[in-house]
Amino acid sequence: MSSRRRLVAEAVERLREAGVPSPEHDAAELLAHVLGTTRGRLVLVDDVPAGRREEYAALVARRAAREPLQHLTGTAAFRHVELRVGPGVFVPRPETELLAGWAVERASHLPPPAVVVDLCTGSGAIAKAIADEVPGASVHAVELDERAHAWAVRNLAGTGVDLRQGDFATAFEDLAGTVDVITCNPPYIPLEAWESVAPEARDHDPHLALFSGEDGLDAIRVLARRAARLLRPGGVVGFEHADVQGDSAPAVFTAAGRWTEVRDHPDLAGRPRFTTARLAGPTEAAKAP
Ligand SMILES: C[S@@+](CC[C@H](N)C(=O)[O-])C[C@H]1O[C@@H](n2cnc3c(N)ncnc32)[C@H](O)[C@@H]1O
Repeated sequence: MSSRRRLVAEAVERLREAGVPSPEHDAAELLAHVLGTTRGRLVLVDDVPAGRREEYAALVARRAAREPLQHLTGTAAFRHVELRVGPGVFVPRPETELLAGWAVERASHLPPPAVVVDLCTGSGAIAKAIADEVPGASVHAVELDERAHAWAVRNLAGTGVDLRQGDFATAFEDLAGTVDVITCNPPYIPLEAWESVAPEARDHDPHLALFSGEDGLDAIRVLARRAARLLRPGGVVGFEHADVQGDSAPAVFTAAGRWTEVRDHPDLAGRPRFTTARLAGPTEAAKAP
């Protein structure tokens, strides 16, 4: 057996014992990172140089201690873009690509420049993907946390995105009533669900990125108010929520009485994942319950 195959097999075993959810993928990804290649090209490697084996063993040990894979490689892929990530910023998740895709689709069908705002931008993942896929859009993003904002500065440099630091509850007053599309992946985990959160998130994602009050809906309630202020009549908002909030998250918008077309969307596993809604025009708002 080549040293590469043996090393990966040992790493898979170690990661599996540590409860890492995707041991084969992570063992291969870490070795590819150490060797400066891609997972797909690892088959071309027979022997791993001795100096690299130690480096690999150290990374596997950190992953077994449940450090996020993306903190170890320093990057996270998101749709067609790559983000630099590490301590202090939320690691973008694959399920959020669906929300970004919805916004891309909406913004692409508007006369340029579509005005898009990403609230709670974290690493800047959604904003960067939209700027990448809708080149004519005017994209704005805001993040409260200083460390996360610093990562977004790095990731959004050269993209043309208007990045600001601040609270989304009051951000972008200068755009009030003019925004076409709002995206938001807010903190939404109920405080009581603390123990069920995976160690990678609980111990390494900033808590400001995760938790939002007893029922996890505090930020979504703020979003319903802020989005109504920022959108033009007929503008749309899309936001992610927990899979257990498939009824309660849309209900926040339905209850506000200013929204039409309030719909929930599943992720690829069929779990409720994000809600979209349209700001009613004056006539529709008068009719809404
Ligand atoms: C779940 S993370 C999502 C990050 C990014 N949008 C993504 O999808 O990867 C939520 C983000 O919201 C930020 N945040 C929390 N409260 C905020 C507030 N009041 N104003 C602006 N950003 C806030 C957190 O710091 C965190 O970066």
